[in-house]
Amino acid sequence: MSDESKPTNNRVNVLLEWCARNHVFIDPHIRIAFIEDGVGCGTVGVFSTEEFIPPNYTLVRIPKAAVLSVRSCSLSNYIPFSPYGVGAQLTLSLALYVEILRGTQSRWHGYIQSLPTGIVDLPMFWRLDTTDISKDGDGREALAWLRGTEANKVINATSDDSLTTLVRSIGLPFYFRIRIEEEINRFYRDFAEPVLLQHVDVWRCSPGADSSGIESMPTLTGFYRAFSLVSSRAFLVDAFHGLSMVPIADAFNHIVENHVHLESDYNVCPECGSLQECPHDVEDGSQDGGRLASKPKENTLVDNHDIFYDMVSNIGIPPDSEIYNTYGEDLTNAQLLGQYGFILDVNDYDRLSWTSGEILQVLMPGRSSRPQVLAYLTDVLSWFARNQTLIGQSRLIFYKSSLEDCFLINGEGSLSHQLWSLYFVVSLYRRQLLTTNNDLQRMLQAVLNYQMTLEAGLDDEDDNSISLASSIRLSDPRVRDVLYDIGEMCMAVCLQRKLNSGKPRSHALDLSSDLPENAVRTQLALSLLISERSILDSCSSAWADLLNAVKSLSEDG
Ligand SMILES: C[S@@+](CC[C@H](N)C(=O)[O-])C[C@H]1O[C@@H](n2cnc3c(N)ncnc32)[C@H](O)[C@@H]1O
Repeated sequence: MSDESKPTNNRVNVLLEWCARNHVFIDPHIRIAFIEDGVGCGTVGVFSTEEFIPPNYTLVRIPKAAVLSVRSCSLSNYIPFSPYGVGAQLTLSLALYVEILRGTQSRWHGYIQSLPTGIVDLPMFWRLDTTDISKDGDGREALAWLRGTEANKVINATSDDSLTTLVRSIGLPFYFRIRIEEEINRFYRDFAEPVLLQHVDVWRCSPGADSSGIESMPTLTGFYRAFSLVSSRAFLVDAFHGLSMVPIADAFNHIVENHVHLESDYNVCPECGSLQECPHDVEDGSQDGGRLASKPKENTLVDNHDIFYDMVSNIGIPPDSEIYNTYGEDLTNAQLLGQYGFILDVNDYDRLSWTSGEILQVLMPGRSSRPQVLAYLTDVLSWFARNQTLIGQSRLIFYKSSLEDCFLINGEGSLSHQLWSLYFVVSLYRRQLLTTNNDLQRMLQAVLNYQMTLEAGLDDEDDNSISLASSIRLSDPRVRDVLYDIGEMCMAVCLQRKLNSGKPRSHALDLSSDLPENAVRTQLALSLLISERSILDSCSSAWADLLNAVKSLSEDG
């Protein structure tokens, strides 16, 4: 079989032909290629050719008219616009699905033919018998290993508020806290399928038309495929098209340190997509979020952002290498698995998270004291915001600037300052040291200073600093007690997390020793679990070292 006739290469060829017909410009410095994976599936990626590509270089230029969105699809008059979140994913899935059903009649036929042919293997579909039977129960096994992990939280996340507006606009009741696959089923059954059946004329092929690639009737499984493609490939491009399928931009694979990004001006008219003044502009500017002020006046020279979306290099790209985009700035492996179905071998953004409720459940099972603890926590966090430099050198704590609760351990096993602070407040509460705000701040500063001195000592190989620490005259022995509490609480929470993740009673097993062959989902789940456990272990052992130092100092003195 010649290379050209392989079905895999056809996937790329058909896409390139479609691009040429639809005026998608692909710079000759790059090539789209099929990457064999050795097990027959393979994947598409983008590569540089033999020349170096400088930064700020436009590699792909996609006409806005070529993107597939709720606004541009064949059912645009019947699908409501939903700006973001799951609402946008569901509506775009319907837009894509009608084009899939239209087969050769669709403007996007060549593009659609180049997409993966089955449901992209996302964990949200692992619970479905239809996908799991063909994989010998691999999905059920994988989900059992994911119990208690970050990925489990992502997979079981419930409805976001983007759905409130959407379901109201299409006349469905709003249910709180239903899982994504239930939301997909409900949207399909109550909205997507009825709309498709009311507009059969839009997608049924005309007699005598080439029927290749045309589905006869809409099905829930077909809609799952559309949803999985949207989840793993769509881009939020601007206020008019919203979440969209963007040909070629979606051929780039993901990496943390990306080479390219998509450039688009989000601030266009939400009614007609114009970047220039248009009849929908509101003169007083109060209802358009200031868009009018940023729009070019009529007849001024408008840059290409009115017509194209561009993929542009942000760094120099060496010849003959794969060119990567990034799907999000700090995506963890759990998030990548949930939305895109893959994980990175090493991901510096991995982190473990808790809610304050989960932490307090372990440390203070009685609920009555929690409001008081949380009120003191607020005071501690506002002190931290003013004194963050105090933990600049710490290996055990990092400062996480955020307005939201961030009770985290990062990939290096360090605690977010919020998590450390929660342990600190619980210790003070247990020891009945929570009195005035001044006492709280004095104690906070003293405990942190003591911890930083000990950490510096532990970092110093010749141990001089440990003796330096011993020379610190702790005028208040409670400082040492509180630091000891913090370490013990941290280790208890880590242990509890280990016990409650993965299959029951598996916490002491060496999971890396026999990763199952051919069970791809289980392999992914075990890899995630192993890396979570190693984060917990490195956090616990760093605190154990610190507590040993505290103990030996207190024995000495
Ligand atoms: C936007 S598409 C990228 C193009 C895709 N490779 C294709 O064959 O069409 C996203 C999908 O590519 C794959 N992918 C992207 N980056 C990856 C990576 N770093 N490692 C493994 N798979 C990746 C995943 O299957 C993901 O769902």
